[in-house]
Amino acid sequence: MLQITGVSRRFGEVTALSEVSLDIRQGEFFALLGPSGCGKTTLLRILAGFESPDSGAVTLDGADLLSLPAHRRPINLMFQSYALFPHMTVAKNVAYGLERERLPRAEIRERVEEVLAKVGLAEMAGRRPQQLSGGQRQRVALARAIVKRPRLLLLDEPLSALDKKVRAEMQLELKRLQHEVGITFVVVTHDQEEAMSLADRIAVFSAGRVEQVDEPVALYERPRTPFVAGFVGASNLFEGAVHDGGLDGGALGVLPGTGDLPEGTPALLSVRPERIRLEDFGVPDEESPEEPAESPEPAAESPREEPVSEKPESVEEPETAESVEEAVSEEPVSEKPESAEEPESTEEPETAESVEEAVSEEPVSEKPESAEEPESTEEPETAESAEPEDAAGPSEGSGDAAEGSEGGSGDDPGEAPDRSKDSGAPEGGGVLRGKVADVSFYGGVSHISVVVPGRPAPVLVAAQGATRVRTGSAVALHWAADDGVLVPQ
Ligand SMILES: Nc1ncnc2c1ncn2[C@@H]1O[C@H](COP(=O)(O)OP(=O)(O)OP(=O)(O)O)[C@@H](O)[C@H]1O
Repeated sequence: MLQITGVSRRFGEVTALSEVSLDIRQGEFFALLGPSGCGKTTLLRILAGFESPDSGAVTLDGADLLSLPAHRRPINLMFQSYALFPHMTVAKNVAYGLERERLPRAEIRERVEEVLAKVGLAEMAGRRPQQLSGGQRQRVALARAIVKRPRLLLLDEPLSALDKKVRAEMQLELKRLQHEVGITFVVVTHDQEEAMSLADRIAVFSAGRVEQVDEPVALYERPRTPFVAGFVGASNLFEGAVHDGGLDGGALGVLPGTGDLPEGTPALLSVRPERIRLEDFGVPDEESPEEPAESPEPAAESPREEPVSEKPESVEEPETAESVEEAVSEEPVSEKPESAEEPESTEEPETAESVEEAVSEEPVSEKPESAEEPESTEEPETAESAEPEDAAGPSEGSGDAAEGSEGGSGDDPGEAPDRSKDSGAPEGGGVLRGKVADVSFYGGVSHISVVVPGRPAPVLVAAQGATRVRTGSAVALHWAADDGVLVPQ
């Protein structure tokens, strides 16, 4: 549907885009994901017609797009700042684009009603933006973007102004709406969780280049470049060379992994934290003479961390229904206009009742209002150290996936292993052994950092639920060959 072929763009010395080629399908929710400065906004601006590439081609439904001026492209762009007109009602904000096209009044009313119902704002038609929550304003912006029925909707960091709970709710909403209206969405984001939860496919950008295009799960489970392995989701990356189907990690020995790479190829081994099972040998020198090794429990193998199970806040407030017709009669307010949606009309806002008259309202954009709360930064809690040692038995029924060792690992769960006082590491099985440096618990997941001799960065282990592993514990780390992905360097 949208074909981008060999698009490049330089700004002086900076290469914003380098030979970018993408094929975006009809009805797809497609994400451009990458760190700040990797070129994703430049590509969006090229698609919207605000920027031209130095070279390359873009076609939409087979027709050249680059030769069309921005306003003639069947494309709409939704910014994160919403750019709503504060003195206009919700209905008028949504109607604005249609009024500029001078569509018949009845059709405008019908389409505005229809789209407000779709985004769940029928009851809010008569409100002004400042009387809405951040999530509701976001929906108005979305309604305004889709009411013109574009072939393609471009969304630039659409949810970044929302607080965490509303964002989670809006992610679902955006997905539902995209499915319902059937418009192809291209979203730009630097937030990999957002891209993973929204998109059908994701193009990961780095320094102006496309590193990999894939579905979220494939991107996560089979990264094809070191950048993708490091950028998408948390990962433990080990350097070395392919050996015997795994990775020769030098001092760390041969680490299990899979990949279709020839023996000796320089490679990274990527092992996701939740793929590692942790066998706990307890804190050495502790006053608990009889502390057996944790009995094995199969690790809960979830390819991704569970989302925080907080209930989305309800942002709706009950109010008396107002019709779209009523809603367009508005008192002007004397807010200072700002730039946003290229206002053409400079007439004074009026108090007219009709939709036609609403066209002459002076559009005033607003800064994103600060009703949204800043994103809450969750403090990781220290999960287990405060828990009494004897609170639960170490084995069955604990639900602690991290502490289970795989049945096939060869460790005898009933046998307390020796403890090395020097390293704190147990003897015996495990791919690697080390000592727990930190345990934190957030998002329903225990995050455990393990210092492994011979490796500068700690190995990260994630386990569903609260763990009983404590800082200072000697542990063995287990993973199977299928849990490690070899990535060529
Ligand atoms: N008009 C411009 N003039 C000069 N340099 C520019 C211009 N626009 C973009 N750049 C540079 O091009 C590179 C890519 O910018 P772009 O805005 O596309 O990145 P991005 O991935 O969208 O980043 P962000 O997430 O921070 O918006 C950056 O190094 C940026 O500084």
